[in-house]
Order: sequence, then structure tokens, then C-alpha cells
Amino acid sequence: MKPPILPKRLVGVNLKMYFDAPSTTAYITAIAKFVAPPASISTGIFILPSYPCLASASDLLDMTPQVILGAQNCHAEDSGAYTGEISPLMLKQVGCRIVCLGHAERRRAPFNETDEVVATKAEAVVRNGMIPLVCIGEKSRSGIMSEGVGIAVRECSPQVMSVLRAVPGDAPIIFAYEPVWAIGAQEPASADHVLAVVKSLKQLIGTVEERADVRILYGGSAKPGTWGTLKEGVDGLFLGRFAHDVGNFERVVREVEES
Ligand SMILES: O=C[C@H](O)COP(=O)(O)O
Repeated sequence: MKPPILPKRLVGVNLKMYFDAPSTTAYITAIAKFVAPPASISTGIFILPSYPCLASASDLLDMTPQVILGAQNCHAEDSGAYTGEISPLMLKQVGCRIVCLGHAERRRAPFNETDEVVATKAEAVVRNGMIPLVCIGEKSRSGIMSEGVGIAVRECSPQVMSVLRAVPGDAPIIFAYEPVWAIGAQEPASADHVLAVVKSLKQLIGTVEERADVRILYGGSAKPGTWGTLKEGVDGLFLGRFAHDVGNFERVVREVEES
């Protein structure tokens, strides 16, 4: 088996469609500043701006290879008659190294992306030499802990399996476990819930194949303080709103670095 190329731990932020172009530039500039030497950060840091900012973000990060640039989605084909779609080949050409796929906001209406669509896109991302960051998660919450874990594992398993089947065995994959009900909330899902679900998903992946380069991050209202509760079983965090303040993003990175 090839040695893993993914860092042991990853922290990333999805800017979704919250930022305009000037604020994206300011945010990325601030991140590049805090990771630049003399800082020595071993955590993999990634950032997903909106498509129109990717090329300029890539220029801004030219001297900061520690920060991995990623896109929020892509099409499964490299080129063709797909007006308004985004080619994975072009994402690679403008400097992306990660592509987020199957976010809950894409799996639901109006986009209604299925596991099959997400898996096909994951294959396209790998074919173009990038890393798929595949979001998985159950839609509804149960008040009973054991029931909630069972529901989550049942819903996430096909989401995971379809991607494993589509992507060659030596390709790195990042999964972001994001319970849909915890996205856009005030608080993340409980640590007990997340740790139990991620443990089962890691077991599932382990029984299917020996893949060295799989990481499972947690996302869904994660913020400073969340990492301390999850560090024993999760490989990092996928952040949203609570890291749109660059100081909070830096705080989370420091928490991961120091653990
Ligand atoms: O892509 C990121 C996640 O959906 C988390 O977003 P959130 O932290 O704002 O809930």
C-alpha cells in the first residue's frame, strides 16, 4: 500500500455563498498570514471560496502551499455542452486540490444530488488529480442516542459505499460527517453521537478495503471548543459560519495543532 498523502488531521472552511469578492480576498490574505513562517503548522488547512474567486485565491496562496485551495462542487465531465457547469479539469488548472461534493445543500432540493451523482463526481475529481471531500450525514435527529446513531449509520453507509466503489483504492478520500440537522444550528451534534457514528463508519470502511488515505472530519456548527470533544475519534473539522471570522478559524487550527 502507498504511504498516505493526507495529513493526519485537517481543518477546512466552506465560505458557501456568504462572502463577496473583496471579503474573500481579505479572509484568504489573513489565513495566509497566520500559517506563514515562522508558524509551522502540521494540520492540513483547506479553504473553499466561491468559484469566481478561485483563480485570484490561487494567486494569493501562491507562496502559501500549506493552505489547500478547494472548490465547493463540480460537474462530472471535464468538458462539453453543460452551460453554467464547472469542469473539474479547469478547477485543477486554476489550482484547486480538493473538491467538496454531496454537501447537504446540494443533496436537497433544488439540486437533489443522489449518491450515484456524487460518486460519479468523486471519480471525476480523482481522475483530475484532486481529492474528493464528500459530505455525508443523516437528515433527521432522534432524541434517543442509540436510535440516532443507528439512523445515522444506516443513512451514511450507502453514501460512503457508493464513493468507495467509484474511486480507485489508492486514491485519498476525505469524508465530512455532517448531520443535516446540525448544519446552520447554534450548537454542533453531541460528541457522543459524532464519535459513535464516526467509529462505525471507520469500521465499515475497514471491512470493505484497506485504504490508508481516508479521513473523516466532523462538520455542522463546529466552532472553537468543538475539537476538544471530538479529537479522540475524528480526523478534523469542516467549518462553516463560526469560522467566517478569521480569528475563530485560527483558534480552531491552534486547538487542533496543540492537541
Ligand atoms: O460546509 C460546512 C457545513 O455545512 C457547516 O456549516 P455550519 O458550521 O455553518 O453549520
